[in-house]
Amino acid sequence: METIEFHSVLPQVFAGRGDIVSDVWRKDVSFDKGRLYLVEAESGKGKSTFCSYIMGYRHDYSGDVLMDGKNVRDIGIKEWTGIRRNNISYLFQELRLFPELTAFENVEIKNRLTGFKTRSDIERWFDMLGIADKMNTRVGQMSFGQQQRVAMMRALVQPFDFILADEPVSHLDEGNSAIMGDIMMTEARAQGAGVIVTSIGKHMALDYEKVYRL
Ligand SMILES: Nc1ncnc2c1ncn2[C@@H]1O[C@H](COP(=O)(O)OP(=O)(O)OP(=O)(O)O)[C@@H](O)[C@H]1O
Repeated sequence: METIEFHSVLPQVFAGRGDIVSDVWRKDVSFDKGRLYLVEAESGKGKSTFCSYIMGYRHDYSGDVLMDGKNVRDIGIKEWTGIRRNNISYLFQELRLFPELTAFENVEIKNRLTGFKTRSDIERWFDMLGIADKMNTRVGQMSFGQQQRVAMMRALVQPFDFILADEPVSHLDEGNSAIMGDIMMTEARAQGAGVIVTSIGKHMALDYEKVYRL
């Protein structure tokens, strides 16, 4: 997948509101593979809504979202499964980890779908992210910031043309945020992927090529 385009998209919840000032809503915006984007938004401006439109979870909008020119409304469930497995990786704001599984199991359960990474690749990430001692700890017993690091690893154990990270470092200190950014960018560059990071304020200090305000 090379491009994701938004054409005059407006969430139904914002319809009829004349006061929307946004770089994305009601505009024509294109996200290209290989490039790095930041989408900034105050709370309630539709950051999670924007992500769910890209991932095909919601279609409650006017206008069009296109993937390589194809309207996402015409993409069927089976095709979406393939897209989410091979083309777009999504790091959920609320993480969606399995609390009863260990940190390693949470990563490995997804890695097993594609066998994308080796055990030692994953162990190296745990080490770099400073949570090697938590590999065998149940995620339900980890802090939210520690869980964010696990969720990032889980987002990286698949092939992708784009990675969409919804507020990935909201609970991380600068040091860990920088390490997470490095790991994400290394993986994205290796795959030639596009990166879309959303933020409510605090964000990874990366060389964003384009910053949009929702
Ligand atoms: N599933 C949904 N269906 C319809 N409208 C929704 C849905 N989820 C959120 N909304 C509405 O869309 C608007 C934007 O919400 P959204 O969750 O996308 O904002 P956000 O920018 O991600 O906020 P936050 O940073 O506080 O999580 C809100 O008015 C909200 O009520």
